[in-house]
Amino acid sequence: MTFTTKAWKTIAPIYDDIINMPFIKELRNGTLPIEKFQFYMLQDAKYLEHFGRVLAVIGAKSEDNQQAIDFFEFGKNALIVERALHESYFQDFGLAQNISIETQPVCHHYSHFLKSTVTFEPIEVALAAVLPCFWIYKEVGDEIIKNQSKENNPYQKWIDTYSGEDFGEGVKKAKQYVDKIAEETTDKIKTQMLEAFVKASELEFQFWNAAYENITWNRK
Ligand SMILES: Cc1ncc(CN)c(N)n1
Repeated sequence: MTFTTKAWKTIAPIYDDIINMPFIKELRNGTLPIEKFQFYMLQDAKYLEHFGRVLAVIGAKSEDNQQAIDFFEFGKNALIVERALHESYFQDFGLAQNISIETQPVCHHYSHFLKSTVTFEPIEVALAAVLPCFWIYKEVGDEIIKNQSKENNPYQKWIDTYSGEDFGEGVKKAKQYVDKIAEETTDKIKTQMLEAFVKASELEFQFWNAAYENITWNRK
């Protein structure tokens, strides 16, 4: 069994919770309250600044030149393509582009989990840690497109981005790199890869949940 097949089976309960969580259901129906989507978009803008850099570091640490080029490109896309999506929503919501955003707990944890993994763990583990950021978004985008009930969904641009072919091509490549590197590594590192994949998947759930439940540093 390939690493990615095993990894997806392992996170099946988490993915199921993602698909059934209120944030995703309401995003699909177009009924998600705008302030919850704004919370998500603002935190995600912060997240992508870190994520883009994590991908670039994976590129820099890649022995294979093609893998390096692809990860530089993924990093660039996180900062350019996904940021453009955010900017268009900022415009739609009348938010200033340059407002200062405080990074809230889950975004803080997820960003720093990825940054510490890419810095202190073997590259195989870093590759596994970033894969849910690609793969879960693609699956969620596809699932929404298949089961969409509402025309004129205000979140259609988001849905189209992540169910789109361009994003899908990147996901396919990232999965191939992870499987190849897993085949060439030790059992010990494969176990660490799986742990990182599961943790990042859990954090994808928590990221949307934080937006829905308004989880902030506020102690009240
Ligand atoms: C938290 C998160 N995870 C993944 C993605 C998709 N790159 C994203 N935009 N935000």
